[in-house]
Amino acid sequence: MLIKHGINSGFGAIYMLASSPVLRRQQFLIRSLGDYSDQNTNTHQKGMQGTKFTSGASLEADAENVLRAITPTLDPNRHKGQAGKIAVIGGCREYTGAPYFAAISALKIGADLSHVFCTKDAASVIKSYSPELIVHPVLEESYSVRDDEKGVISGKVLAEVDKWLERFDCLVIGPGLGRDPFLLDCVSKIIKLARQSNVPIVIDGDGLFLVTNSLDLISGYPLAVLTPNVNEYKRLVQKVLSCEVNDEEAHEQLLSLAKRIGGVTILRKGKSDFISDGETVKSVSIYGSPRRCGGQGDILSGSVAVFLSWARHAMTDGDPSISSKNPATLGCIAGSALMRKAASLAFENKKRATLTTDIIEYLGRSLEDICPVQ
Ligand SMILES: NC(=O)C1=CN([C@@H]2O[C@H](COP(=O)(O)OP(=O)(O)OC[C@H]3O[C@@H](n4cnc5c(N)ncnc54)[C@H](O)[C@@H]3O)[C@@H](O)[C@H]2O)[C@@H](O)CC1
Ligand SMILES: Nc1ncnc2c1ncn2[C@@H]1O[C@H](COP(=O)(O)OP(=O)(O)OP(=O)(O)O)[C@@H](O)[C@H]1O
Ligand SMILES: [Mg+2]
Repeated sequence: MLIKHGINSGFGAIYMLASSPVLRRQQFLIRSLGDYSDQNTNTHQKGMQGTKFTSGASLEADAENVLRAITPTLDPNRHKGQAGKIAVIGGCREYTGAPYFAAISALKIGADLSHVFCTKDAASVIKSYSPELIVHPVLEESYSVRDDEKGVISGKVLAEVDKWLERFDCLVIGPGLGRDPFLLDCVSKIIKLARQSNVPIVIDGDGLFLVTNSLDLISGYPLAVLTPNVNEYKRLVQKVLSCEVNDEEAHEQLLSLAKRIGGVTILRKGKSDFISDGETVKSVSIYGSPRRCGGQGDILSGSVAVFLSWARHAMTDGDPSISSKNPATLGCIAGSALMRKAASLAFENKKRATLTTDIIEYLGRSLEDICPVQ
């Protein structure tokens, strides 16, 4: 009706319409369609052939099919490490829960090895939560380092991480990292090393504080994923786009943000999660829980790291259903859906008492429901 009226009303009206938010939004939706819509061959799981990754006219990703396409089968010929080796860079005096949640979630989903690089204070605490994690007490905060030692210590930290770096399929940088300037300076150097080695990175929590103030660290790196919550997203928008968050044009703004940073993938967390690599925008709204206990974002960052790695492997293995897709986007869609499903199952069971550790216990069942072991 609006469009018809505009067209019949002469050039002036058409011009006004072309600049109207309604038309801009329509044009944007049309541009966004097409992503995954060419997907009609998912050969990974029996019975899934002919399905599409999106529901056609919406931005909602067909997350369950993405999960099925990228999750590897459990093959007796595989050796330890082939299902994923993840490292979390995070954990300091204040925060030991966040790196633990991220690292243990990676294992619960199916990664083979999960490391944590944290400060000395945090290391024994994190080890005591779980014997499954490999914990490296290598990071240092300013309070434990004299000014004249900083150069040497920073070199040692880098050498320790560098020894391991190429073995990892993905790094998660930031859960419980804290904001100590010396520590963040060392982590900046770790990010540069990861980029040189083409290791994917998921940046969350205090890692986002770091990169928001030093965008060059990630700018133009397509293997970087940012997972901001409401506050982290606000800071990112203010810094990069020099404006406030605009929920009226949320998708367009996310798209411009990802584009402006240079092709990184952004997963904006919230009531629905929105994912953009600067080319397309997808949403994940399925499942979810009304509990907002701290730590759910940490589960998500560890999960995205695993799924991103699996998506890259599936592509290397030549899976035609995803060969032209961005593995970072697929990893975000899968991680978001799994986290939300586990949260909803935990909430069904524990209601107001639901905690992050309860949600972690449902990660395995959630994946099994969608993608059963054959
Ligand atoms: N158990 C733990 O060790 C945990 C540690 N965490 C770590 O804590 C550090 C800081 O992360 P934060 O998430 O607190 O940083 P933020 O900058 O997001 O939060 C700062 C403040 O904003 C408030 N806030 C958070 N979400 C909000 C929302 N949706 N609407 C309005 N206000 C909101 C918080 O209550 C907090 O006071 C990070 O290193 C993070 O990884 C968190 O991951 C939570 C769990
Ligand atoms: N209102 C909501 N309804 C449903 N799910 C939500 C809602 N808000 C966030 N989530 C989900 O919770 C997960 C974590 O998002 P959240 O915004 O809590 O991250 P965070 O603040 O970084 O968490 P953390 O406490 O670990 O730092 C995301 O996967 C998101 O989908
Ligand atoms: Mg967080």
